[in-house]
Amino acid sequence: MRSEGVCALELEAVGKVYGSGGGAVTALDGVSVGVRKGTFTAVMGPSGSGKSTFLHCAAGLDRPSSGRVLLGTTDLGKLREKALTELRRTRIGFVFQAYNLLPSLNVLQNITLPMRMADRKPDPRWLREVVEGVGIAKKLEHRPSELSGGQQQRVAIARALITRPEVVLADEPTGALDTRTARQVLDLLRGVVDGMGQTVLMVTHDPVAASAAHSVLFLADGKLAGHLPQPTPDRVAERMTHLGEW
Ligand SMILES: Nc1ncnc2c1ncn2[C@@H]1O[C@H](COP(=O)(O)OP(=O)(O)OP(=O)(O)O)[C@@H](O)[C@H]1O
Repeated sequence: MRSEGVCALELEAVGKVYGSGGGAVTALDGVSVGVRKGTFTAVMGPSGSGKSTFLHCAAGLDRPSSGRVLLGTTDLGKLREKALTELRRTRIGFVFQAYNLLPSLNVLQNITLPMRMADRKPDPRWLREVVEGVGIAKKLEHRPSELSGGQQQRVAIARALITRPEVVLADEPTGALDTRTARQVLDLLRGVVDGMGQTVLMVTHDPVAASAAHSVLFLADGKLAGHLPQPTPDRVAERMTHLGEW
């Protein structure tokens, strides 16, 4: 799928083959996707359909075997490891299922860590907007262990936003949360897009989570198998049923 408007991220005919010879596995097979700026996109598909590989290629964590990944106008395939690491640190935000906060740092230190690693100082106004936007302003001195799962994920989202990344990549961000807390985190991610103008790409197994996005991309056997705008949980679940086991 190619979208109109300016893309934050583009995958052009991306293929990924793991291994070689008889044991080779084609994880992605010619996937082309344009993620427009200011949109919230969910990626779904049966187990083994290539979702993680898709996210890893989009993030520059894995190099495609064929095709190109563009962040803005930067072709990730042209970058050496060091430049790719720098790009991930400064131009992409990451949110994981397991939060991945550093237990010895307080909330404020965790949020600002990507800036310190890039040897940059956070803009105080953006920092305030981010901590207030995710609703964690009163917890800045706390350690992650003193927070609930939902609060820890809010901190992780703030950390992902602090560098004003061009895209936030989220891998099952609500996978470890109860239904109600998951809803709040999804509403927050949607707000980050609709209210703050950020771009979010989220891999999920959950039709309810996917329905928080503006649109859903479906993968099956490493190929793009559909696109659903204005998703509802029922319509997402129905599409998934047609894609087989999940
Ligand atoms: N490092 C690797 N080496 C070999 N094969 C791999 C590797 N990573 C993934 N694969 C294979 O590539 C295919 C796609 O895997 P991927 O993890 O991207 O799927 P997924 O949709 O994220 O699955 P799940 O929902 O179960 O996490 C699978 O067949 C998997 O076994």
